Amino acid sequence: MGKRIDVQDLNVYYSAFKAVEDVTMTIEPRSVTAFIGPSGCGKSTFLRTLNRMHEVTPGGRVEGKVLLDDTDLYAPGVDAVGVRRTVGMVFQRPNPFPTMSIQDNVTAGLRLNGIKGKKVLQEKTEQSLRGANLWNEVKDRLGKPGASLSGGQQQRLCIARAIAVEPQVLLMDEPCSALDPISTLAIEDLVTELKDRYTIVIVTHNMQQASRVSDKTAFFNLAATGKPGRLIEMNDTQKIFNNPEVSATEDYISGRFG
Ligand SMILES: Nc1ncnc2c1ncn2[C@@H]1O[C@H](COP(=O)(O)OP(=O)(O)OP(=O)(O)O)[C@@H](O)[C@H]1O
Repeated sequence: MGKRIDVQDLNVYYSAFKAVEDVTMTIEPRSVTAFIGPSGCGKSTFLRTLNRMHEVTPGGRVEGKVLLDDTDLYAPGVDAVGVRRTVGMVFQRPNPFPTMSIQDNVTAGLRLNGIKGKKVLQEKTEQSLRGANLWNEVKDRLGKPGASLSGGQQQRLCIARAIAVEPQVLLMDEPCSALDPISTLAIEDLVTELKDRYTIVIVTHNMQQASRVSDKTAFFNLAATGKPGRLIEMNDTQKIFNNPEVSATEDYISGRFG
Protein backbone atom coordinates (compact mmCIF):
# COMPACT_ATOMS: atom_id res chain seq x y z
CA MET A 1 0.00 0.00 0.00
CA GLY A 2 0.98 3.62 -0.41
CA LYS A 3 1.83 4.88 -3.86
CA ARG A 4 4.39 7.34 -5.13
CA ILE A 5 3.17 10.64 -6.58
CA ASP A 6 5.07 12.38 -9.36
CA VAL A 7 3.88 15.82 -10.33
CA GLN A 8 5.26 17.22 -13.57
CA ASP A 9 4.98 20.85 -14.70
CA LEU A 10 1.57 21.36 -13.15
CA ASN A 11 -0.34 24.61 -13.67
CA VAL A 12 -3.66 24.98 -11.88
CA TYR A 13 -6.41 27.36 -12.92
CA TYR A 14 -9.72 28.75 -11.74
CA SER A 15 -11.10 29.75 -15.15
CA ALA A 16 -8.56 32.29 -16.49
CA PHE A 17 -6.81 32.78 -13.13
CA LYS A 18 -3.65 30.76 -12.73
CA ALA A 19 -3.57 29.91 -9.02
CA VAL A 20 -0.53 27.63 -9.02
CA GLU A 21 2.34 27.64 -11.51
CA ASP A 22 4.79 25.09 -12.73
CA VAL A 23 4.99 22.62 -9.86
CA THR A 24 7.21 19.59 -10.23
CA MET A 25 7.69 17.35 -7.22
CA THR A 26 7.95 13.74 -6.11
CA ILE A 27 6.18 12.42 -3.04
CA GLU A 28 7.63 9.16 -1.83
CA PRO A 29 5.36 6.25 -0.90
CA ARG A 30 4.65 5.68 2.78
CA SER A 31 5.98 9.04 3.86
CA VAL A 32 4.45 12.22 5.25
CA THR A 33 4.88 15.39 3.21
CA ALA A 34 3.84 18.76 4.65
CA PHE A 35 2.80 21.70 2.46
CA ILE A 36 3.48 25.03 4.12
CA GLY A 37 3.31 28.64 2.94
CA PRO A 38 1.41 31.89 3.40
CA SER A 39 -2.32 32.17 2.92
CA GLY A 40 -3.39 32.19 -0.71
CA CYS A 41 -0.22 30.60 -2.13
CA GLY A 42 -2.24 27.67 -3.45
CA LYS A 43 -1.52 24.83 -1.01
CA SER A 44 -5.13 23.64 -0.83
CA THR A 45 -5.71 24.17 -4.52
CA PHE A 46 -2.64 22.14 -5.38
CA LEU A 47 -3.55 19.45 -2.84
CA ARG A 48 -6.95 19.03 -4.50
CA THR A 49 -5.31 18.40 -7.87
CA LEU A 50 -3.77 15.23 -6.41
CA ASN A 51 -7.15 13.48 -6.34
CA ARG A 52 -8.95 15.43 -9.06
CA MET A 53 -11.13 17.28 -6.56
CA HIS A 54 -10.04 20.60 -8.04
CA GLU A 55 -12.07 20.05 -11.20
CA VAL A 56 -15.25 19.82 -9.12
CA THR A 57 -15.01 23.62 -8.74
CA PRO A 58 -16.54 25.34 -11.78
CA GLY A 59 -13.72 26.59 -14.02
CA GLY A 60 -11.20 24.38 -12.21
CA ARG A 61 -8.66 22.81 -14.55
CA VAL A 62 -5.02 21.77 -14.72
CA GLU A 63 -2.20 21.50 -17.24
CA GLY A 64 0.60 19.02 -16.67
CA LYS A 65 0.78 15.57 -15.18
CA VAL A 66 0.10 13.89 -11.85
CA LEU A 67 1.37 10.32 -11.85
CA LEU A 68 0.31 7.83 -9.20
CA ASP A 69 3.02 5.23 -9.60
CA ASP A 70 2.76 4.94 -13.39
CA THR A 71 -0.81 6.10 -13.92
CA ASP A 72 -1.41 9.66 -15.10
CA LEU A 73 -4.50 10.75 -13.15
CA TYR A 74 -5.39 13.21 -15.89
CA ALA A 75 -4.99 10.87 -18.86
CA PRO A 76 -8.09 10.47 -21.04
CA GLY A 77 -10.33 7.67 -19.82
CA VAL A 78 -9.18 7.79 -16.18
CA ASP A 79 -12.24 7.75 -13.90
CA ALA A 80 -12.13 10.67 -11.47
CA VAL A 81 -14.37 8.86 -8.96
CA GLY A 82 -11.97 5.91 -8.95
CA VAL A 83 -9.07 8.33 -8.42
CA ARG A 84 -10.80 9.80 -5.36
CA ARG A 85 -11.27 6.30 -3.97
CA THR A 86 -7.54 5.63 -4.32
CA VAL A 87 -6.54 9.06 -3.07
CA GLY A 88 -8.69 9.83 -0.03
CA MET A 89 -9.15 13.22 1.58
CA VAL A 90 -9.71 14.62 5.06
CA PHE A 91 -10.85 18.22 5.35
CA GLN A 92 -10.24 21.15 7.68
CA ARG A 93 -13.56 20.88 9.51
CA PRO A 94 -14.60 17.40 10.58
CA ASN A 95 -17.51 16.59 8.28
CA PRO A 96 -19.13 13.33 9.36
CA PHE A 97 -22.68 12.80 8.13
CA PRO A 98 -24.25 14.23 11.30
CA THR A 99 -27.39 12.12 11.64
CA MET A 100 -25.87 8.92 10.30
CA SER A 101 -24.64 6.45 12.90
CA ILE A 102 -20.95 6.12 13.66
CA GLN A 103 -20.86 2.73 11.96
CA ASP A 104 -22.73 3.96 8.89
CA ASN A 105 -20.35 6.91 8.63
CA VAL A 106 -17.40 4.55 8.51
CA THR A 107 -18.99 2.27 5.93
CA ALA A 108 -20.60 4.97 3.76
CA GLY A 109 -18.01 4.65 0.99
CA LEU A 110 -18.08 0.85 1.08
CA ARG A 111 -21.86 0.81 0.79
CA LEU A 112 -21.66 3.25 -2.13
CA ASN A 113 -19.30 0.75 -3.74
CA GLY A 114 -21.99 -1.91 -3.41
CA ILE A 115 -20.68 -3.81 -0.39
CA LYS A 116 -23.71 -4.99 1.58
CA GLY A 117 -22.74 -7.97 3.77
CA LYS A 118 -23.47 -7.17 7.42
CA LYS A 119 -20.50 -9.13 8.71
CA VAL A 120 -18.06 -7.56 6.25
CA LEU A 121 -19.32 -4.09 7.12
CA GLN A 122 -18.98 -4.79 10.84
CA GLU A 123 -15.44 -6.07 10.38
CA LYS A 124 -14.52 -3.08 8.26
CA THR A 125 -16.00 -0.74 10.85
CA GLU A 126 -13.87 -2.19 13.62
CA GLN A 127 -10.73 -2.35 11.50
CA SER A 128 -11.08 1.25 10.27
CA LEU A 129 -11.96 2.64 13.70
CA ARG A 130 -8.99 0.82 15.19
CA GLY A 131 -6.85 2.21 12.37
CA ALA A 132 -8.03 5.70 13.29
CA ASN A 133 -7.42 5.14 17.03
CA LEU A 134 -11.10 5.63 17.79
CA TRP A 135 -12.38 2.10 18.38
CA ASN A 136 -12.02 2.02 22.15
CA GLU A 137 -13.87 5.30 22.55
CA VAL A 138 -16.86 4.38 20.40
CA LYS A 139 -17.16 0.60 20.35
CA ASP A 140 -20.14 0.67 22.74
CA ARG A 141 -22.07 3.29 20.80
CA LEU A 142 -21.64 2.50 17.13
CA GLY A 143 -25.34 3.19 16.52
CA LYS A 144 -25.14 6.76 17.87
CA PRO A 145 -25.02 9.64 15.39
CA GLY A 146 -21.70 10.97 14.09
CA ALA A 147 -22.57 14.39 15.51
CA SER A 148 -22.59 12.96 19.06
CA LEU A 149 -18.78 12.83 19.06
CA SER A 150 -16.33 15.56 20.08
CA GLY A 151 -14.57 17.53 17.34
CA GLY A 152 -11.38 15.48 17.67
CA GLN A 153 -13.35 12.23 17.64
CA GLN A 154 -15.30 13.42 14.60
CA GLN A 155 -12.05 14.10 12.76
CA ARG A 156 -10.80 10.60 13.60
CA LEU A 157 -14.17 9.27 12.41
CA CYS A 158 -13.57 11.07 9.11
CA ILE A 159 -10.13 9.47 8.92
CA ALA A 160 -11.74 6.07 9.63
CA ARG A 161 -14.25 6.76 6.84
CA ALA A 162 -11.40 7.70 4.50
CA ILE A 163 -9.32 4.59 5.23
CA ALA A 164 -12.30 2.19 5.15
CA VAL A 165 -12.21 2.17 1.35
CA GLU A 166 -8.50 1.27 1.46
CA PRO A 167 -6.96 4.23 -0.32
CA GLN A 168 -3.29 4.38 -1.28
CA VAL A 169 -2.86 8.04 -0.45
CA LEU A 170 -4.40 10.29 2.20
CA LEU A 171 -4.61 14.03 1.59
CA MET A 172 -5.22 16.12 4.70
CA ASP A 173 -6.11 19.79 4.38
CA GLU A 174 -5.34 21.44 7.73
CA PRO A 175 -6.95 18.52 9.57
CA CYS A 176 -6.22 19.95 13.02
CA SER A 177 -7.13 23.60 12.55
CA ALA A 178 -10.53 23.15 14.23
CA LEU A 179 -9.18 20.98 17.05
CA ASP A 180 -7.86 21.57 20.56
CA PRO A 181 -4.20 20.75 21.36
CA ILE A 182 -4.94 17.28 22.82
CA SER A 183 -7.01 16.22 19.81
CA THR A 184 -4.33 17.71 17.56
CA LEU A 185 -1.68 15.51 19.16
CA ALA A 186 -3.96 12.48 18.76
CA ILE A 187 -4.27 13.19 15.03
CA GLU A 188 -0.51 13.77 14.73
CA ASP A 189 0.21 10.43 16.43
CA LEU A 190 -2.26 8.81 14.08
CA VAL A 191 -0.61 10.35 11.02
CA THR A 192 2.73 8.92 12.16
CA GLU A 193 1.15 5.46 12.53
CA LEU A 194 -0.70 5.63 9.22
CA LYS A 195 2.39 6.39 7.19
CA ASP A 196 3.44 2.74 7.48
CA ARG A 197 0.60 2.01 5.06
CA TYR A 198 -0.31 5.19 3.26
CA THR A 199 1.35 8.04 1.45
CA ILE A 200 0.25 11.12 3.36
CA VAL A 201 0.20 14.77 2.34
CA ILE A 202 -0.80 17.34 4.93
CA VAL A 203 -1.38 21.07 4.52
CA THR A 204 -0.64 22.92 7.72
CA HIS A 205 -0.12 26.46 9.01
CA ASN A 206 1.45 25.05 12.14
CA MET A 207 5.23 24.93 11.78
CA GLN A 208 5.65 22.73 14.85
CA GLN A 209 3.17 20.31 13.39
CA ALA A 210 5.02 20.17 10.08
CA SER A 211 8.30 19.51 11.87
CA ARG A 212 6.74 16.91 14.18
CA VAL A 213 4.89 14.80 11.65
CA SER A 214 6.49 15.16 8.24
CA ASP A 215 9.48 13.57 6.54
CA LYS A 216 9.53 16.11 3.72
CA THR A 217 8.32 19.69 3.63
CA ALA A 218 7.34 21.71 0.58
CA PHE A 219 7.30 25.49 0.92
CA PHE A 220 5.00 27.39 -1.46
CA ASN A 221 4.96 31.14 -1.93
CA LEU A 222 3.57 33.77 -4.26
CA ALA A 223 5.33 36.82 -5.61
CA ALA A 224 2.33 39.12 -4.99
CA THR A 225 -1.42 38.99 -4.53
CA GLY A 226 -3.03 37.90 -7.77
CA LYS A 227 0.13 36.11 -8.94
CA PRO A 228 0.25 32.31 -9.02
CA GLY A 229 1.69 30.33 -6.14
CA ARG A 230 4.90 28.40 -6.79
CA LEU A 231 6.83 25.66 -5.11
CA ILE A 232 9.88 27.40 -3.72
CA GLU A 233 11.71 24.61 -1.95
CA MET A 234 11.08 21.00 -1.02
CA ASN A 235 13.45 18.93 1.04
CA ASP A 236 13.81 16.79 4.16
CA THR A 237 11.84 18.47 6.91
CA GLN A 238 14.93 18.73 9.13
CA LYS A 239 16.79 20.51 6.35
CA ILE A 240 13.91 22.91 5.62
CA PHE A 241 13.60 23.87 9.27
CA ASN A 242 17.29 23.95 10.17
CA ASN A 243 19.10 25.00 7.05
CA PRO A 244 16.82 25.94 4.13
CA GLU A 245 18.44 26.79 0.83
CA VAL A 246 16.19 29.70 -0.12
CA SER A 247 16.04 32.85 2.00
CA ALA A 248 12.24 33.17 1.52
CA THR A 249 11.82 29.76 3.18
CA GLU A 250 13.90 30.85 6.13
CA ASP A 251 11.94 34.12 6.42
CA TYR A 252 8.67 32.20 6.45
CA ILE A 253 9.58 29.50 8.94
CA SER A 254 11.20 32.00 11.27
CA GLY A 255 8.03 34.08 11.21
CA ARG A 256 9.44 37.06 9.36
CA PHE A 257 6.45 37.02 6.99
CA GLY A 258 3.31 35.07 6.17
N1 LIG B 1 -13.15 28.54 -5.84
C1 LIG B 1 -12.22 29.45 -6.20
N2 LIG B 1 -12.42 30.26 -7.27
C2 LIG B 1 -11.50 31.16 -7.66
N3 LIG B 1 -10.31 31.36 -7.02
C3 LIG B 1 -10.06 30.58 -5.95
C4 LIG B 1 -11.00 29.59 -5.47
N4 LIG B 1 -10.46 28.99 -4.39
C5 LIG B 1 -9.25 29.57 -4.19
N5 LIG B 1 -9.02 30.52 -5.13
C6 LIG B 1 -7.81 31.36 -5.24
O1 LIG B 1 -6.69 30.52 -5.51
C7 LIG B 1 -5.55 31.00 -4.80
C8 LIG B 1 -5.02 29.89 -3.92
O2 LIG B 1 -5.97 29.61 -2.89
P1 LIG B 1 -5.78 28.40 -1.85
O3 LIG B 1 -6.99 28.32 -1.00
O4 LIG B 1 -5.36 27.20 -2.60
O5 LIG B 1 -4.52 28.91 -1.01
P2 LIG B 1 -3.94 28.34 0.36
O6 LIG B 1 -2.47 28.45 0.25
O7 LIG B 1 -4.49 26.98 0.61
O8 LIG B 1 -4.52 29.38 1.40
P3 LIG B 1 -4.89 29.21 2.96
O9 LIG B 1 -3.60 28.90 3.63
O10 LIG B 1 -5.42 30.56 3.32
O11 LIG B 1 -5.90 28.09 3.07
C9 LIG B 1 -6.00 32.23 -4.02
O12 LIG B 1 -5.67 33.38 -4.79
C10 LIG B 1 -7.50 32.06 -3.93
O13 LIG B 1 -8.15 33.32 -3.84
